[in-house]
Amino acid sequence: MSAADNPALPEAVRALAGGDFSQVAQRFTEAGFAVGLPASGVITVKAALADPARASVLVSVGVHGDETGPIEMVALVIEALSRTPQALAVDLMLCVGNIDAIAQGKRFIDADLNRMFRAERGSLAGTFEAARADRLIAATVDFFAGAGPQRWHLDLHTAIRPSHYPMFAIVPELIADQARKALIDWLGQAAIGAVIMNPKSVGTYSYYSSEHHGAAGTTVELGRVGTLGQNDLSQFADASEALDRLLRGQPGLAARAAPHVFATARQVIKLSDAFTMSVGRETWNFTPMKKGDVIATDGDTVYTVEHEEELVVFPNPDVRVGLRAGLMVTRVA
Ligand SMILES: O=C(O)CCC(=O)N[C@@H](CCC(=O)O)C(=O)O
Ligand SMILES: [Zn+2]
Repeated sequence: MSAADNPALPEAVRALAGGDFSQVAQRFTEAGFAVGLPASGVITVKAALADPARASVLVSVGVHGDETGPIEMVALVIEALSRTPQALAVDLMLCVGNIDAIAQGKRFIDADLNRMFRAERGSLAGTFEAARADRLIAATVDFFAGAGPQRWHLDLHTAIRPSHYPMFAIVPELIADQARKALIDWLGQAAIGAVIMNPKSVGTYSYYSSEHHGAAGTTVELGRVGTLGQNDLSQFADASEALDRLLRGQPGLAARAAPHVFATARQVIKLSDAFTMSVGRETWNFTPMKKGDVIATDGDTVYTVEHEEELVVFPNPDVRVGLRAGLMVTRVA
């Protein structure tokens, strides 16, 4: 049974998981907003009169179909907000990334959507998800066209494996200082324990928004993959509150702690089918490795730890050739 058909789910969750924004659209339209439905699973809600002082906030969920916690969290935030629609203080684009994969409870149908937000797609061109990426890119271009300088993109995910920091985020380095500070402050309010600064695109949605639309974009990992309707929503209390406040234009609550900051030492790219990793698939994110340790081998290429300590994030030898199979980070603060 697909998520959209599961009667046990709250109606708002069922609707969002299926990319159905009809009720939300109706409420904001009746309240006088300019509402658009530029693609299936995408809604934009803007002030009727364009206002460059208003922040533009893109929130995406379900870019990976089995990462369901943020779908539930966002569905409840938007449901509550749409019942008092005048409280929306930003121009909003809400995007349910891979509706078909959500329906099947899978990360993707054919290939990883979150590697297709770049012109050069290589072997990913022509896959099922490539067409979806094109639609999301077109909707994103339209959303940010003419937007004021305050631009955000929160791409909400969950991690496959356990993590020494259960909530963490990846932040493109190219975001301008002031916007990056505001973003990292917000991540702290959302109880995100660690931030990884990323110098280079691997084709992700949030990097794309940052690079091409000047958004303060981030991929946020909120816990672990799970079944829709079975997530422990209490773990998202701070993230949910921080999102709600952002959308209502309210100042954030003080962060319990600033996120720890990590730099990217290296993206480990799978070069061939000969790729093997020396860390197991169940290795926790942020597991430390020491200088000289072998991370992976790929034919003649040997990836070794070069700093005194590097921590491994997202180790996954099962990705397609050409894609990132892991991220090595070093502790900064
Ligand atoms: O847990 C994993 O191995 C993957 C979780 C996930 O989907 N992470 C994102 C991070 C995107 C980024 O680097 O900004 C991804 O791999 O797409
Ligand atoms: Zn993901």
